[in-house]
Amino acid sequence: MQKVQNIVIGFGKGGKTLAKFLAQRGEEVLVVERSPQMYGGTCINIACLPSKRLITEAARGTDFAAAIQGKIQMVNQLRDKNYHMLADEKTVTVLDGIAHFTGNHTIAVKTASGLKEFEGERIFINTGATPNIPTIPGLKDSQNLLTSTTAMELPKLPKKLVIVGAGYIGLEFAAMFASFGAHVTMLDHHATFLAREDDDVATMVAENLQKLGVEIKMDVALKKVQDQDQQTILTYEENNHEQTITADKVLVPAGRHPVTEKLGLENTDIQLASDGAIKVDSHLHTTVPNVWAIGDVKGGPQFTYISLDDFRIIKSELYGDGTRQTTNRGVVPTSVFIEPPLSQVGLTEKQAQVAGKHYELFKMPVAAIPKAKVLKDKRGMLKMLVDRDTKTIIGATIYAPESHEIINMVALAMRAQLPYMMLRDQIYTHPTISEAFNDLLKNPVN
Ligand SMILES: Cc1cc2nc3c(=O)[nH]c(=O)nc-3n(C[C@H](O)[C@H](O)[C@H](O)COP(=O)(O)OP(=O)(O)OC[C@H]3O[C@@H](n4cnc5c(N)ncnc54)[C@H](O)[C@@H]3O)c2cc1C
Ligand SMILES: NC(=O)c1ccc[n+]([C@@H]2O[C@H](COP(=O)([O-])OP(=O)(O)OC[C@H]3O[C@@H](n4cnc5c(N)ncnc54)[C@H](O)[C@@H]3O)[C@@H](O)[C@H]2O)c1
Repeated sequence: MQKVQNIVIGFGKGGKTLAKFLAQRGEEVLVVERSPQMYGGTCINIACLPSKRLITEAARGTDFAAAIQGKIQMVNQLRDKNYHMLADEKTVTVLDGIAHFTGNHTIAVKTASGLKEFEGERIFINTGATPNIPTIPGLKDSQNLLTSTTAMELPKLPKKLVIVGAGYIGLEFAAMFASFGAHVTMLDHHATFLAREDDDVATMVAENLQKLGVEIKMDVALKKVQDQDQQTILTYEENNHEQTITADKVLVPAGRHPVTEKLGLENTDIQLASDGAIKVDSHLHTTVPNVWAIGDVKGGPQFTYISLDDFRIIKSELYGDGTRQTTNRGVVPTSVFIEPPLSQVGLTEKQAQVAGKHYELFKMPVAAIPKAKVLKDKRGMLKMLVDRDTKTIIGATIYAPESHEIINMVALAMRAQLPYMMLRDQIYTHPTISEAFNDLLKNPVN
């Protein structure tokens, strides 16, 4: 059995960044990745970057098949760059194979040339997450079932697409496929559309999706799925009535669960949390010393930038003062990449009310921003909540063009605990969406 200083299982965002960091300090690192098609991990190959590329192409009116070809080229380049970023380091070995634990600090890797065994001084688990497919009769075996991965590999645009799940992927793919010209219906078992958001925002997002041709059916229970000829019939219950809908393809973005199956955890003292994720403390330690878990596999918010932040926490422990933890990440902004993008940080108005916060609410429509006229896109609104006593920002929802950029400025202001007047009185370039803060923050509406 070969002894290695560091083993990273899975070529994910946090793991690859950590591998590079350790290698640049002369440490030996073995990175095990189960598929050469996944060098660089989920984000660059099958998630964030390809989906945002297709969303951009759809908005530009590019033909679907051409957009898919362009996406494939982009991903190939990114994957190659990611592979070399690690493989070209003197002290890094990228090994193709499926890793599983044989003991607390030992792994076996199934490779094309047989089983290879390693003992790691430190082991980092970065195996990501995989789609949930609800156990609905006929769904798993449908010839027309798509995951977000296979939806981005289709040779031609489906005419009728049904999407089961109106969460992040559901929304982004609904808008994208509708913009490419598909007829899209979203089915979700949750009673409320965008339940986390304020009602005014959720209503506006729903209206804009509907204008794009997306049908949204909430509070429905999918009962069965049957293939008929080339198509698929979905039977669901809505208001106690059984309904059917026919689809050419059925995309199922119903959440993603951590990849822990077949990892051999039963051979270790690594415990799982109740949600099936690897149990970690605030330093990302598993229940076995010198074994950490990074990214989606450890549960919590599933974002590439969280996996990257996990790297910072481990770096802080190994080469810093050890103060970084999951508990001091600070505010974590989010963006749903629809048109216009929906971005959020801190509390919504609804959450602030539940928490009993004393806040001032600032609100304005995108239509009042000069840049909106330039962009010929007046859809959306901006909301910001400020603590009445401290005058610091406690939350913002920006449903506006370029919100995925300016939300980061709000997050920074929150992190630095700046008084909101700094954003209000800042000199902004013109015409921009960010200059809307000059007007937004003049007068509270409550
Ligand atoms: C369609 C889609 C769009 C998304 N869009 C965004 C977005 O816009 N912004 C955002 O921040 N997040 C987005 N996400 C979420 C984001 O992709 C994930 O949170 C992130 O990629 C998780 O990274 P990770 O570090 O946990 O590991 P991953 O990048 O998932 O890497 C895990 C790796 O481990 C490998 N692996 C698994 N098991 C083994 C094993 N036993 N042996 C060896 N290798 C193994 C896998 O092949 C994989 O390469 C999106 C997700 C999806 C599905
Ligand atoms: N822009 C981004 O940052 C981005 C984009 C895409 C994905 N992601 C990440 O990927 C994760 C996974 O995305 P997702 O969209 O699969 O999950 P999600 O949790 O965002 O949404 C899942 C949706 O499926 C619904 N659902 C679950 N089971 C169902 C059933 N049986 N019938 C009908 N509806 C059902 C849920 O009510 C929910 O609305 C997200 O949580 C997010 O962290 C991020």
